[in-house]
Amino acid sequence: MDTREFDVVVIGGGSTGENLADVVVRGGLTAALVEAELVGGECSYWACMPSKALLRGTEALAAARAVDGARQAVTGEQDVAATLARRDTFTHGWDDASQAGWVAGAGIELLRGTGRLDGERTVVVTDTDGQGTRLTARHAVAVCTGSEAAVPPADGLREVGPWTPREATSAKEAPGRLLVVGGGYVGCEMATAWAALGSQVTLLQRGPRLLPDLEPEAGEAVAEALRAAGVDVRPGTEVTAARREGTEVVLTTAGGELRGDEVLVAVGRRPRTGDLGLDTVGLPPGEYLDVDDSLQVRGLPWAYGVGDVNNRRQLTHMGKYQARQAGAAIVARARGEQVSLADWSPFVATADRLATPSVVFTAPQVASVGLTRAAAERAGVAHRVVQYDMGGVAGASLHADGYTGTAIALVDTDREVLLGVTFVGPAVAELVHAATVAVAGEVPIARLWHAVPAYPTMSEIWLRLLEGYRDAADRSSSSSA
Ligand SMILES: Cc1cc2nc3c(=O)[nH]c(=O)nc-3n(C[C@H](O)[C@H](O)[C@H](O)COP(=O)(O)OP(=O)(O)OC[C@H]3O[C@@H](n4cnc5c(N)ncnc54)[C@H](O)[C@@H]3O)c2cc1C
Ligand SMILES: NC(=O)c1ccc[n+]([C@@H]2O[C@H](COP(=O)([O-])OP(=O)(O)OC[C@H]3O[C@@H](n4cnc5c(N)ncnc54)[C@H](O)[C@@H]3O)[C@@H](O)[C@H]2O)c1
Repeated sequence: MDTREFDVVVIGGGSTGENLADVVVRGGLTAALVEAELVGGECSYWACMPSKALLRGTEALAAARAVDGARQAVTGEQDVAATLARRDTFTHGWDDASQAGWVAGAGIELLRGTGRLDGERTVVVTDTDGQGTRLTARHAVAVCTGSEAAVPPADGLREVGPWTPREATSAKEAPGRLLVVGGGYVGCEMATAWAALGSQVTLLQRGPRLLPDLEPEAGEAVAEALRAAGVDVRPGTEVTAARREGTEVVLTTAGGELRGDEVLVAVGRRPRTGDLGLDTVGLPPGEYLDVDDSLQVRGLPWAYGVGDVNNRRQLTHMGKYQARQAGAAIVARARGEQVSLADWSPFVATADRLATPSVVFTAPQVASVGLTRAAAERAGVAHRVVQYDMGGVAGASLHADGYTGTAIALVDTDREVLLGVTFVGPAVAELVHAATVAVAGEVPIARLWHAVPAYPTMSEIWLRLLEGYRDAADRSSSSSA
């Protein structure tokens, strides 16, 4: 078996692994990137990019139809074949040549094959011909192997060959009837996309509401919009069994049987660590990696677990952020420098806990950062909630006739800084970064009054939220006087 040595060996060339390798090479170290499938990982080929490409045409049409004068120009229907063809351009026809080219240009050595740990700082890569290469890492092994779809243990569900998010984002045509199990990010986005592209969609959610990890207003607005789009939304529904009858899929639930042409399972993820040789370094296979804030695996100072595989936040931008922070820690430690684990140091992923943004690209969109009311309650932080109807903002009323939406801000009443902000409404995705700057920067409310939003933009929502907070504070001080 060939043997080779690098400063850093990265297992998994998804968005996280690519970025981590880039950071350490920029820091003067050598890096090998081991990838078993496509360089770029889920995000590029079966997740963020194709799913957003599927949704974008529908969103553009809805935006035009929401403006009198423009609406009259939209006389046709969405072209499904063209939408799918545009999606395929974003996945480059599931060909990773351009990303592999970027890796080479960045000075990273790409090894195609499956990587497995084989004791401390050692990775064995097996290529598709069964040829093995033994890699030794002088400084660190970064495990960036991501996650895959979890399938709930309903009797027969695995055997019916359900769609996972991979099939839902790469399908070549809209199924006639699509059953979606799971009303989280994937379930809500894919129900929105395929309903618009012609499928009759039924969405089954185990709990009482959609998007349960976000503010309740988000799940309520998305459920209402999905129903208006013809989706049969069924909260409080769990699948107990599944079977195929010819080409039909039949799901059994407490409320009776449901029939469809395809079933998408979107109930969350599980780590890709089952066949990674974790047992050779004393870790249990098949579990998420337990890491500290510098993404170092607890108990293994040479190993890092970065991106989906650590389950801190399963979002592309947070995996890339973790890659930057862990990469900086690896470079500093290789130089013998001190690595501070204090919150917001250059080597830790504090934003995972306090300032994670996300956008659910449903119609309406849900854009949020930081804590929700429920999370702030759980954390025991003293806070005040301010809520405002986005339709009352001049920029929003110009954006769409009859704009409806809501903004919710949580202010830490001891420190007078924002803890979290949620926007629900059309085209709110681009509002969230201002909120992210305010939350991550712990910008005092008094200073936010100086961040003047341009008129007439939707960002004027910030003034309304500040006024709401001021008025509530005034009321509370006059009632306690
Ligand atoms: C349908 C869908 C839509 C999404 N949309 C968004 C979105 O809009 N925005 C967002 O921020 N997030 C989104 N996400 C989440 C996002 O896709 C993930 O958070 C992100 O892909 C994680 O990146 P990663 O590099 O950690 O893992 P992955 O992308 O899973 O990459 C891991 C890589 O490791 C490789 N690998 C695994 N094991 C081995 C091994 N033993 N040897 C060699 N290679 C190996 C895999 O082949 C893969 O290429 C979405 C997810 C889904 C399912
Ligand atoms: N726009 C984005 O940023 C985006 C889009 C898609 C996915 N993602 C990421 O990928 C992750 C995975 O997405 P996901 O939707 O698979 O997971 P999720 O955790 O977001 O949602 C899964 C949902 O399935 C429900 N559920 C669980 N078991 C069930 C069962 N047996 N029957 C019915 N419902 C069940 C849960 O209550 C939950 O609401 C997300 O958490 C997110 O981090 C992000």
